[in-house]
Amino acid sequence: MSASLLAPLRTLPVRAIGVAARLGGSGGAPACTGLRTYCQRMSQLSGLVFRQLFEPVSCTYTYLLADVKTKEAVLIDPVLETAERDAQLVKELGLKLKYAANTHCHADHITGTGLLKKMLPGCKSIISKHSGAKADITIDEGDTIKFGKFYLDSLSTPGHTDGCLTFVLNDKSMAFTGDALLIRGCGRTDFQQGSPNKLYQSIHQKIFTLPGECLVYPAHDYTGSTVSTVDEEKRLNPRLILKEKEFVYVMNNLNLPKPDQIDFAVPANLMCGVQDK
Ligand SMILES: N[C@@H](CCC(=O)N[C@@H](CSS)C(=O)NCC(=O)O)C(=O)O
Ligand SMILES: [Fe+2]
Repeated sequence: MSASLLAPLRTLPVRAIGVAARLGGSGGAPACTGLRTYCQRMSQLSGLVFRQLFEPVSCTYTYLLADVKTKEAVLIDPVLETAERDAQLVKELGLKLKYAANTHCHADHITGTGLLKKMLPGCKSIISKHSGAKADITIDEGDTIKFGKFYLDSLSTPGHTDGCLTFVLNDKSMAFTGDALLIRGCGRTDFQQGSPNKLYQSIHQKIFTLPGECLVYPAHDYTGSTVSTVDEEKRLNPRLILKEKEFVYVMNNLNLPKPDQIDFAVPANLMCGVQDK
């Protein structure tokens, strides 16, 4: 690492590099705050049901989207421990869960897709074909997930893992970025085929070329943020405002402890989670 490359990093706010260490947790309980911020705005698409749900141990966001009229619904990134809550909400709202989709093969928690399929027959699991994981449907860039009059477009955004997908709502008002782009952060790149160069390109070429007002909904947040926008992250994300070389240096020097559940979560997620809790 040359001194000239380090110099600009030293002038960045503490968050630029320090957030990384904080997000990693201590190897014990994740460094997850109970505080959450709100956003006044949401997609203006009429007839769209939208819920952001939270699982506090892995600090995972699960998203429920549905068509009010047809009742067809999709869950993005459900977690095993909260699958019953999600199934109950689907039932309470009178929805039919068509798909349970994962943005990638998660390393920090077991997906809820297996259990949801059992609890809500008819529900099909979805994951990227580049994830190496089993699911009812494996998809790739350009494939769409349809629910009623809406659909999610799949963008391939590798770098955190090879099989990372970002799901973009049909009017481009919302993007579900998984662990590729987090709010003021991004997914780590030190395991599961991680590559900082790939991640940088994925974010700059695929996510940052979406409309500036597009709402960014990540798979995790450890600090209390709930939503951002493409414009906001382009301006304020301390890692993504760096040049690619600086980004690579930061990502290669995060020295994060491995996620507590990685040794059993990854094998389980490669099999679409588990059917029993
Ligand atoms: N301490 C947590 C794991 C935290 C962590 O590693 N998060 C991942 C997303 S889950 S694969 C990540 O990419 N974080 C980005 C960062 O900069 O920290 C646990 O034990 O579960
Ligand atoms: Fe991940």
